[in-house]
Amino acid sequence: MRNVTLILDDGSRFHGKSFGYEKPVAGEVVFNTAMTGYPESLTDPSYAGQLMTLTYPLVGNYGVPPFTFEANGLPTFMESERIHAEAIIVSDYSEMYSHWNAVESLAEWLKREQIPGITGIDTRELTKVLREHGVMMGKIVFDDEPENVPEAQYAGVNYVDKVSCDEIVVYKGNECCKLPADMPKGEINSRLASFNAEGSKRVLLVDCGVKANIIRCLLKRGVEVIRVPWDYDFNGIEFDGLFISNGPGDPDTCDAAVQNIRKAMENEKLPIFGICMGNQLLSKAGGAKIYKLKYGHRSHNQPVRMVGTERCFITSQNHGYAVDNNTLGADWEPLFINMNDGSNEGIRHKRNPWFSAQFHPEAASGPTDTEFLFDEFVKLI
Ligand SMILES: NC(=O)CC[C@H](N)C(=O)O
Repeated sequence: MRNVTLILDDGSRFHGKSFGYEKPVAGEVVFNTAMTGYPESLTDPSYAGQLMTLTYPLVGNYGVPPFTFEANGLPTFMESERIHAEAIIVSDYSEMYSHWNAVESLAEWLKREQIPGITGIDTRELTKVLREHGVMMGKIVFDDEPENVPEAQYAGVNYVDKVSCDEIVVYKGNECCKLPADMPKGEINSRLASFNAEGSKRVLLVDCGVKANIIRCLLKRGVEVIRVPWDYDFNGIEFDGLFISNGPGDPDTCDAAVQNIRKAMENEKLPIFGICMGNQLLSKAGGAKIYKLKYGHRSHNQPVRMVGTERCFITSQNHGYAVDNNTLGADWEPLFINMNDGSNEGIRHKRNPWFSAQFHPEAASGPTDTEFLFDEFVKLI
């Protein structure tokens, strides 16, 4: 195992060993305090551009599930087709693994996908540094190649554009069909009508880097899902509900999506639901502002209170930006508030069927306590 050093932007250094693909890498260093879920987190497109630190010390001991796909093209166990995090940083990589569904080790998977993994890092100390200083950029450098220092930028980069789909994908149960994004809208509507002869309700999903379990959660509720690229102008396509997905990076780089959402809002009866980046883009479409948290929420145990009630839900989260509650327009109100730091965890419109969550009701991984939000959305359609 080659020696590596993680160098943070404030000069802090952490020494460890490489267990994944051997390549120096740079990115935003974030921490996740969940105890499980590395296959789902690594394949969550929202981690693009980030070096993922896990505070739970033992990682790798349940191996990696197979990369199989369902007939509709969705991965069976993963959240997308590949790893999106730039690297994984752990305290104690477990070379032995055991799980009924494991087919390879984490090290084998990382090497196959050319993603660095480093172990022997005091990830709790690293997390304390990030919490004191705030989130930082960092580099993983191989000690025997000190001149080979990677560069990267996170702020202002449109990561959504790198991970969104580039054609239209229509899912219905276990079937799927693909249409080119430049097909005339009239032709798309007639193709959609023949694909959906029984007339199930249709959700148009703006793909900012959608996690597969969001699509599974919608399909499980009997709706058809029309997945379109993040900046696709979907106005003119026939659908019954609008969904805005999670996604990586800075929401302020996604103005094309905000414009399209605003146009869709001209129909006050159209149900709209957003998750994570979707909460941020819906808020922006409603006129609110976004800011960057000192350090993000990434774990399985983020407590959120539903505004107007004493109900608290334990949620799965992965975000670094947040909606500024003070900038919500008069027609909007916070729907959930984070019990740890008081930040916004969702919004709703006071009259129209428009709402969103900053956390992940689809979990994958994490608690499923808030999956009912999908039921609420489908009921509105
Ligand atoms: N998971 C997400 O959709 C994250 C949204 C956004 N990229 C953030 O970090 O806040």
